Amino acid sequence: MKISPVVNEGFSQIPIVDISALVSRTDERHTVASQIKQACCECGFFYIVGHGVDENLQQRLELLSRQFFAQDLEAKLKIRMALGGKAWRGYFPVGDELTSGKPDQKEGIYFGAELGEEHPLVQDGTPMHGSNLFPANIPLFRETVLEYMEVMTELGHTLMAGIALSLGLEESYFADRYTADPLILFRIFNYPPYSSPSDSQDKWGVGEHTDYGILTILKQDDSGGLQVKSRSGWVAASPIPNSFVCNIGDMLDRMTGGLYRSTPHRVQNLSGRYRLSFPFFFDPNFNAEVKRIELDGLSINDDKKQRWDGASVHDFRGTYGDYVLSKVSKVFPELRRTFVLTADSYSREQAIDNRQQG
Ligand SMILES: O=C(O)CCC(=O)C(=O)O
Ligand SMILES: [Fe+2]
Repeated sequence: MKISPVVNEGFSQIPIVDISALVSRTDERHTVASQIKQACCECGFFYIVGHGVDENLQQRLELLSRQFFAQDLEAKLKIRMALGGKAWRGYFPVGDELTSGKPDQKEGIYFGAELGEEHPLVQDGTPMHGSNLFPANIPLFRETVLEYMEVMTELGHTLMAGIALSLGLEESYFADRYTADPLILFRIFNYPPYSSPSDSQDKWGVGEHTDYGILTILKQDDSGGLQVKSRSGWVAASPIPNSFVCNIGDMLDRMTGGLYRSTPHRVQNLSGRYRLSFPFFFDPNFNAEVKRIELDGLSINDDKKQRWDGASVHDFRGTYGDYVLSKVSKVFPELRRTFVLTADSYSREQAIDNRQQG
């Protein structure tokens, strides 16, 4: 299929795609794929409805999360990230996570695919792989998070089939190369309200950034606050009941030579209440080398100069693991010692950084 690059004049709203035909695998999924293509080219973000994820499961997850964050700090620190080690799991308090060097106004818990000691990647000591930390005092928290991750992983595979179709590729294109055994990361964030409107000046729940992997599927509560960068300004990704917000990460931007853009976004919670969000990251296998897809008529459309980090997603060499570790060490500087500053990954991190700055 011939793909012509789209000149991005800026978007003023985020499209909504009903993916029910993709979920049920009927012929109409080709129409869904073309809607996905348009959304990915013009915006890099889209809402999905008709996804079939059980609303009761989502409500349970939200309720248990509120229960967790309502506890005092001491109780939450029982599952602090320092106890998760290399697997990069557990709770972090407000101010511990940085975006572009500045502390974010949020607390949260990091999860990932639940892998036992016997898993080969855990045995190899691969960072970001291992078992989760769950609060022992909140019944059904563990079961609910694990069930949610399983359902969302399935949804990730479904969406990747749609994204492959949207690029004129066979439906299994990504699964065959990158996501048969995806790197799954899942986070629950709690954004506190500001103490006064003036307190919000230049303070972000999450500062401007792009996501690192292939696809993010975000559940948000009804507070609002997520903003997406368009050429014409920041566009609110306001909550739509029973939808998820999907966005393209750096690796799909890289694979498509910039046709599908990993769009910068940020969060500021001005609702006056606590805001919960649940980003689910469906990413390439840690050891996969992410390559350009040969799409007819496509030249690299690099946005290095306008990007939040001034880096090009097209330049680096290495595996997805190399890429993600180089980013993570900036988000959680104190974790560098735990898993990034091992001799060989550190030198790879430097190599990536040097290339991105060069
Ligand atoms: O909380 C949100 O709405 C977005 C979070 C986000 O952008 C991220 O975790 O990458
Ligand atoms: Fe993000």
